[in-house]
Amino acid sequence: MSDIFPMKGLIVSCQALEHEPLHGGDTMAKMARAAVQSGAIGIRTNGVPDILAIKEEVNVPVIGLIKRDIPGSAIFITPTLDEVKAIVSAKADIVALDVTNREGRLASVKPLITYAHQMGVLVMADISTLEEGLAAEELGVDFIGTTLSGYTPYSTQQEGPDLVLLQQLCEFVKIPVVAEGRIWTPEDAASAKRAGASYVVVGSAITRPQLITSRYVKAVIDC
Ligand SMILES: CC(=O)N[C@H](C=O)[C@@H](O)[C@H](O)[C@H](O)COP(=O)(O)O
Repeated sequence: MSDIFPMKGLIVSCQALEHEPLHGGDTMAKMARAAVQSGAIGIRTNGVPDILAIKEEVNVPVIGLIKRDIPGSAIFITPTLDEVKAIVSAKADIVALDVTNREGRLASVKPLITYAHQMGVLVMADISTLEEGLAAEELGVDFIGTTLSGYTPYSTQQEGPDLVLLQQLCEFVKIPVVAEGRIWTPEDAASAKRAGASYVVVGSAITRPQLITSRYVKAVIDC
């Protein structure tokens, strides 16, 4: 089922939360158009308005997620069935959700995966360790992404992409592995591909100008 992408390649994450300068309007749709114009084979995006706008704007598969803060919980990427239903209704092609080992999630997330599949929508598991990746495959997801490595307290904390986790996943799971998280340069992206990733997701380095600018500002100040 996961041959939804005609080839391996780059997926651009187009996300701007409410507190970010590019939030709202058709900005993320335009970002998506620019990405696809330059060869991106897919788009990852947050929230129903941006999923709808991007589906309208481009003709590549869209990975949809909904970030929601639930008081007392650390799980924020598509935490409940309500978000899965909203993403499916917005006609995303793939639902991305947290499949980490926090708060009993590995034991409770199966109905979210089953619902998406019953609706004909694929599932990408955002994980942070090899164990979570193996558990996600057992749970029947279609893609595994290294998205949350560095964002759970027990996973590897580092500035760059987690290529070690990526390599391990590529060795031990049979479904496509997505490299995601802190891929800042074309060289990072190439390393991720060489490590075995089927798809490479780049977000902030392409679509968060405030973070890109601060890297340049720091470079100029530090030199
Ligand atoms: C941890 C988390 O919340 N990650 C989110 C997941 O969708 C996004 O904020 C990231 O931008 C995305 O994963 C792409 O990663 P990067 O922006 O590092 O290329």
